[in-house]
Amino acid sequence: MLAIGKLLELTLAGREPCEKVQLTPRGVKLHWLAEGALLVSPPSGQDQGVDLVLSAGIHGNELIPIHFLDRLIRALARGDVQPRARLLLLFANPAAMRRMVRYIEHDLNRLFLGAHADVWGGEAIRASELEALVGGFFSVSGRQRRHYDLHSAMRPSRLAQFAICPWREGGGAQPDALARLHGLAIDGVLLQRQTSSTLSAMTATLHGAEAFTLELAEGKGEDLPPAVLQFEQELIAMIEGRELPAGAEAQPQLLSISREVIKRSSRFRLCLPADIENFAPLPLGSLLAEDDGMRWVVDEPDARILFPMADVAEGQRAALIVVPLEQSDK
Ligand SMILES: O=C(O)CCC(=O)N[C@@H](CCC(=O)O)C(=O)O
Ligand SMILES: [Zn+2]
Repeated sequence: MLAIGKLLELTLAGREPCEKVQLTPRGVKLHWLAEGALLVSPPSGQDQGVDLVLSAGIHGNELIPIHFLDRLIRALARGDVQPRARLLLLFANPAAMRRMVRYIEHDLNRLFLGAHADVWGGEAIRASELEALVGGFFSVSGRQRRHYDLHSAMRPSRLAQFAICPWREGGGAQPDALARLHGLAIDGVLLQRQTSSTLSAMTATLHGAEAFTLELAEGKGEDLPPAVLQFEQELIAMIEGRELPAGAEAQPQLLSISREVIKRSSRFRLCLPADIENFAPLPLGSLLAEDDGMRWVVDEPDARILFPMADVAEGQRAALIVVPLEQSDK
């Protein structure tokens, strides 16, 4: 295997490869661009016109996506995967990955679209570096731009794998993008209703990419869970240009965010069982959270909980209340 194929090892060790550009025996070019950043180019004549960014490790404690991207990079370097798309592969937050923590100073996935200018530290610098890497990659016109930012949720989920579609001016997810997600074994898509400063919001907004945050199924240890293995198989088919054209009728379940619960003080408390699953139903009229005299009571019929996390910084999201969407509400 080519040395660049060990990108995860190099990144965790803070090392550069001896040769920054390497070619596989079948002519695929692997180009190390910066810490944790690899550009993969198919041989001329085999490129089908798709530019795909895959990022993992923006949260250093989400190990499934990091392991997933490592497997893909090794397979590309061995020549087991023969791409027909250009790829930008990113281990997004090496410092947090080394310590296996969500972030060091600031949640990197809140620092894009200019937000990094308001804070100091390693993650602010990395956000600006990632913006530049992605900007360079997506600078070629006339190509299809896609981005999947890979995460794994901190708790079990009633929808094994789901996507978050960032809000952007002029419309949400297109039917063919949703059908593609369905083909990738994604069970549900949460449509954002307002702007955010995540990595996928940045690639969607600045570069018009078909961009989603993907929450892969959680698992234990090194073994990838079956749903992630299915995602891997389908994603490799996309990378190799073997993807089946998906019918627009094949769509994941759509949901939308009804309310964001923002932690305001150290007295914030979530009134939920610690082991509650993502998308578990919230009884109408029940108390969801309280904080310094403020109370969040569930008043949405058919509400579900997503990403409950009391241990976040003040001012940050501590939970989402989401509701299923009728296809006609899109
Ligand atoms: O499991 C959790 O509580 C957090 C999972 C996670 O990191 N989710 C992403 C979602 C990003 C988005 O809204 O597109 C995040 O919080 O950054
Ligand atoms: Zn995450």
